[in-house]
Amino acid sequence: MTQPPKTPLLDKVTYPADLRKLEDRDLPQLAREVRDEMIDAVSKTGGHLGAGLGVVELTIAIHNVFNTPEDRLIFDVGHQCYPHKILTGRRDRIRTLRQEDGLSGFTRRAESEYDPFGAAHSSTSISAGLGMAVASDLDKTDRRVIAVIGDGAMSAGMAYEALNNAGALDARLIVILNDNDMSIAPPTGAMSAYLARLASGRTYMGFRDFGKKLTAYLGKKVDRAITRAVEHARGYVTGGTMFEEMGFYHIGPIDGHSFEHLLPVLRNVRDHAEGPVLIHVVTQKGKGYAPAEAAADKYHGVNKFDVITGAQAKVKPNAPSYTSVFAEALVQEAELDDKIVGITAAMPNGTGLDKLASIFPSRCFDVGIAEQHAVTFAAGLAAEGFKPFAALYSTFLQRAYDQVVHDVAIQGLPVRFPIDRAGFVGADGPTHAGSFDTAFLATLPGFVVMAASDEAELKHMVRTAAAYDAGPISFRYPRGEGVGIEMPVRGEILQIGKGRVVKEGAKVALLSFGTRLADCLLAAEDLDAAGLSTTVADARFAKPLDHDLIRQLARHHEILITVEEGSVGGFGSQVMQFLSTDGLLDNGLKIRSLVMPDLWMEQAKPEVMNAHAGLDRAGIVSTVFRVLGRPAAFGVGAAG
Ligand SMILES: Cc1ncc(C[n+]2csc(CCOP(=O)(O)OP(=O)(O)O)c2C)c(N)n1
Ligand SMILES: CC(=O)[C@@H](O)[C@H](O)COP(=O)(O)O
Ligand SMILES: [Mg+2]
Repeated sequence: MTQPPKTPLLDKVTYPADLRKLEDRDLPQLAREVRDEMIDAVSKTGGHLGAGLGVVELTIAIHNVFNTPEDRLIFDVGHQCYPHKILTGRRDRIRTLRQEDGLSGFTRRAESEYDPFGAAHSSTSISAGLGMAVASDLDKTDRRVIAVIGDGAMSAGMAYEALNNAGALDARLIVILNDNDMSIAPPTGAMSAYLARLASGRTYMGFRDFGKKLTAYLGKKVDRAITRAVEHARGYVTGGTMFEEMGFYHIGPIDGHSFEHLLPVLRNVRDHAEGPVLIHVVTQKGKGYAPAEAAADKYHGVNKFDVITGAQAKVKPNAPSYTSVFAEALVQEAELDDKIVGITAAMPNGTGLDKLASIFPSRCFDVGIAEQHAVTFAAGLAAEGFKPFAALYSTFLQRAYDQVVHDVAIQGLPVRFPIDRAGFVGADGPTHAGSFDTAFLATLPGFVVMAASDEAELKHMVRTAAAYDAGPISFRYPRGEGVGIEMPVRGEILQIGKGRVVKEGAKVALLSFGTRLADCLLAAEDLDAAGLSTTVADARFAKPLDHDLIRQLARHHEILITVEEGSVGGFGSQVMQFLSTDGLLDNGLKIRSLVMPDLWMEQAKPEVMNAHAGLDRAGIVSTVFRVLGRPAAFGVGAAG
């Protein structure tokens, strides 16, 4: 167990105001101490390490130069915000990161006035920053707004929508492009190649020279237009980069780890910039911690680890992860069908598509952080007879909803949607929970919407999706490992719209959609023991619903309970609607729908969140007892 680092300088810095009292020459030492503190903390909590290590100097310089929180500082994604949190009054809680009732792993308005905008989904910072910059102009304040966005986040269309608007508005917005030539994986796309050319095409400009140009360059709007024309003509500062053509003053590239570079540029921009400025800083993801610097993913997301060796705690799985089951099943089907292709939006490892890419590199596409494009790109492939599997986390699929509706569902194109991270996800908290996909997909015409109840079912659903060409089809599965069930050699093709009864009973019916099936079976043991013979069924499909199964359950049981890892409007709502339109509620059937409620409790483990939501064995039992008026005493493990 390593001792906490010695941080004499950082011990004197609680807020940025304390930081601003330091001499410039003290800042490199402060950076060392912030790094040490962050490495020690994350070694105990796990979390996002590499990105934060890459912006220690940048974060210190921004808080040194700008008057935060009055000046607004927005981090894109927010996973790199740990140094920011350490320097803005939250060092004392930094070891509660990403834990129940602890600090969020991302920026969060509710957490601090130094977090003017929440994040976690990428590429929102320029839009939010522009909103705040325009507000500052309208309020006639001299408040500055700084948006820090990574090169990966710059691959999302939303970033360009914002740049486009900012340039046209001539807004007083400072965008700092943190270019570390990394996304989660190495970046893809022409943009990253362009940035690489910008960063490597020239050496960092000498500062005196740069400072003179900069001051001249950032004059009033009218002067700026003349100055720009002159500068362009002389191919000066960074003649005609894409950002300049969009109305930004593109400064850089500068060394994002050097205070000699950062401080004069930021001070000049603070004092002279009137219009939108983009400062291109080059940094190293994982900087300052050898194991992170050496790692392929630069320790983007880590478990707890040994600070000395960098060795991460190994979590011994009892069963394969859903992601690995999906990936292997897809490879198996792709080997048999060369029309199968995979698409990921910058999450090759998270979705498991890196396995497909390693075997079929020409049939797997990482489109960058561009979910909207990913979906319509898949639609184009489907229109030409391919079988695209657009593998997206549930939460990130939200970003592409119009593409799902307009380009896929309305045209009835057979795009396959493997939806990972369905349900509670734990440490990433509410911004990453997979709550809404069933609700927003099952409402769409022609969609087939499935949920795997275990890893064997997932394998069947991959095969079923591969075989299904009549329209769009989705199948959802949670983060983490399966239940350890015996696996088929190859998935079977499921009959579309048919569920299955897993356990016969007569009084209580539990109808599960997804992996809550295991808890339903455990609850059934308790209910049987209390004399309430219980049927357990696995719906498999939220659309089309298995009407015969639902009628069978409705007619032969006192109470029907639907259980799912989704929100109101999802599976349970579909069943309720069918029951009422089919007149099945007229015979006094009691019905309840257990779903993920709007409890936005931070970052607890999924099993804790499911228990809080009543989606576990005890919650299911206590619901039955409460509805049937049975005292909880009958129930084994029934919650109050
Ligand atoms: C809309 C969306 N898609 C995917 C992700 C997952 N994600 C988190 S960080 C990241 C890479 C960000 O790269 P970059 O902006 O360069 O930041 P860096 O980690 O390099 O500092 C991705 C893909 C996300 N947060 N939001
Ligand atoms: C910051 C971000 O959005 C990703 O790194 C995300 O945290 C990955 O989630 P998993 O850990 O579930 O792959
Ligand atoms: Mg990056």
